[in-house]
Amino acid sequence: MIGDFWFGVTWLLNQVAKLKPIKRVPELAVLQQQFDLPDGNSNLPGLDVFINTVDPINEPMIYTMNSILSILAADYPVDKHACYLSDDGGSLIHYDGLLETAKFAALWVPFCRKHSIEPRAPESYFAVKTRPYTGSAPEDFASDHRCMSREYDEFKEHLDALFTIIPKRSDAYNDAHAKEGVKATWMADGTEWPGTWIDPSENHKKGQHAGIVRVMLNHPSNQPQLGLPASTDNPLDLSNVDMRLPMLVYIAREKCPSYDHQKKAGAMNVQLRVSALLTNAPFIINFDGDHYVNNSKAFRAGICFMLDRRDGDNTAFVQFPQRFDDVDPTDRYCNHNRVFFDATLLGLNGIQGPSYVGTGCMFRRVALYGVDPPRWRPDDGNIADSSHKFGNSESFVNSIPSAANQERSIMSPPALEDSVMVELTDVMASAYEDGTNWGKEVGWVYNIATEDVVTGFRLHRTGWRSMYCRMEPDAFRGTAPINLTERLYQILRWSGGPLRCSSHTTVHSLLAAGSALCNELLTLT
Ligand SMILES: O=c1ccn([C@@H]2O[C@H](COP(=O)(O)OP(=O)(O)O[C@H]3O[C@H](CO)[C@@H](O)[C@H](O)[C@H]3O)[C@@H](O)[C@H]2O)c(=O)[nH]1
Ligand SMILES: [Mn+2]
Repeated sequence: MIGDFWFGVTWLLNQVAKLKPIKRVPELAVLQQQFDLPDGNSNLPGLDVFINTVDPINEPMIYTMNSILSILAADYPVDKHACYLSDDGGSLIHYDGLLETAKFAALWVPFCRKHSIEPRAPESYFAVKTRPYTGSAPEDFASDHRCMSREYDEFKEHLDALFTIIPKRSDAYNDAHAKEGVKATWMADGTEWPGTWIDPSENHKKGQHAGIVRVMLNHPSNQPQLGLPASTDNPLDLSNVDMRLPMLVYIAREKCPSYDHQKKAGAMNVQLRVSALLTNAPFIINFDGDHYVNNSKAFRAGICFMLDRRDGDNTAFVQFPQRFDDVDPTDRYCNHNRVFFDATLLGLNGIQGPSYVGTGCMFRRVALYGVDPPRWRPDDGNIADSSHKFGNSESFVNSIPSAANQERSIMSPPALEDSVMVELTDVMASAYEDGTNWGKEVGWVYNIATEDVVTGFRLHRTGWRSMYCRMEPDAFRGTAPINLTERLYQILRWSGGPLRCSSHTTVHSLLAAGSALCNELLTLT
């Protein structure tokens, strides 16, 4: 009885939410006209891209690295966007994998630019055999394509090889530096890896290791750097192509057994602080490790809504629909969630905006800091006494006013001197959030299975709105659970969350919670 009644109520709420669907289309041509300069530079605001992973086997590393390649190759000013990989496993495989990816990106990204490649995740690009050519050098395309396909195969082999190279390398170093009973994992430069070791030992195991931050690709200069003509060493003619790559950073936050690390929400809050000290872009977009950029213009689309003169200033986040590859044609387990993404979220777009659903969502940085809408003024006095709120990093607190100023171009990151490294380590520490508002009023919300939805509700409750951005071709794509057990477990987790978040809700949010649950139930029936 109670179940039927609740089902009825949520069904009703779900219908109400759909009464006023509003479709918004990003005006990419207008954005380009207003922000891109004739000399090739651009006035677009900075964008920090966060991507998360935990385990290179459960979440195959090749997906994560494809995603990173698609982010590095996105059509956004290269000195205005930076990519932060959070590796919650703290494993050397991911670190070395990222080094390989940075190397491969030096060829892949210029190739994408030269031939206007779509999508810019190589695995998905090479999976499609034929498509119309839209680049500007058709005469070179066939040979460049062949060459990149070979290079990509080699890159994949290099990634696979890491699973054997790292243990072998470590054995060799361990034999040379025998320490009683301890088998360390060694980096290529002959130093011990500070993260987790293959043979777990004190301070080097899952849930207990130091914080690591490494800049893999430095922030590029603001002047284009053209490549070289083809030669024996350079198989591709890149003499008319800008070779610069965006900044790329590896992060493994500190782990201590006495702390609850709050999974993805905790990882993203660390990314939020580390990026504040490095690039401090006013906008942020986040991805799960298995989601990639499918449309290279997607970042511009999100920014277009954020800068919109009518409602942009009040917009805390722009949510893109989740789309999936590899789902069987009949979509047996309802992985596409069509009703939710193409009806409910579109409907909410006509009220206060869609819910935040965890990945493929662009945020205004200051909204995550708990600042109220509409536009917050940098001279606001309440930042002064904020160590209880934001923690005791002075550099972090000082970064807040400039993050509010979206017109400011991205700052050049500080030179990575020892003092900066100390501060970065400090904001990655498990103890940093003790007694602060992180996970409550600041950053992504903690202590709930569906941290994403609740974080969105918290922003809505304080008056911010959100926007829904659907575009063709799909902005982002990911992988979906393809067996029933995994899918049912995911549904259980997702529908449990909305029931437990009443303290974060407004009427609108209740509608969203109800409709989310109802949608999950409808999925099952
Ligand atoms: O300790 C952790 C655990 C997870 N993750 C990352 O979080 C993401 C999502 O986790 P996953 O287990 O793949 O959950 P899914 O059910 O696939 O994800 C959906 O549901 C989650 C909420 O339940 C949201 O957070 C996700 O964004 C949404 O895509 C992945 O990138 C993980 O690498 C971490 O960074 N640290
Ligand atoms: Mn996932």
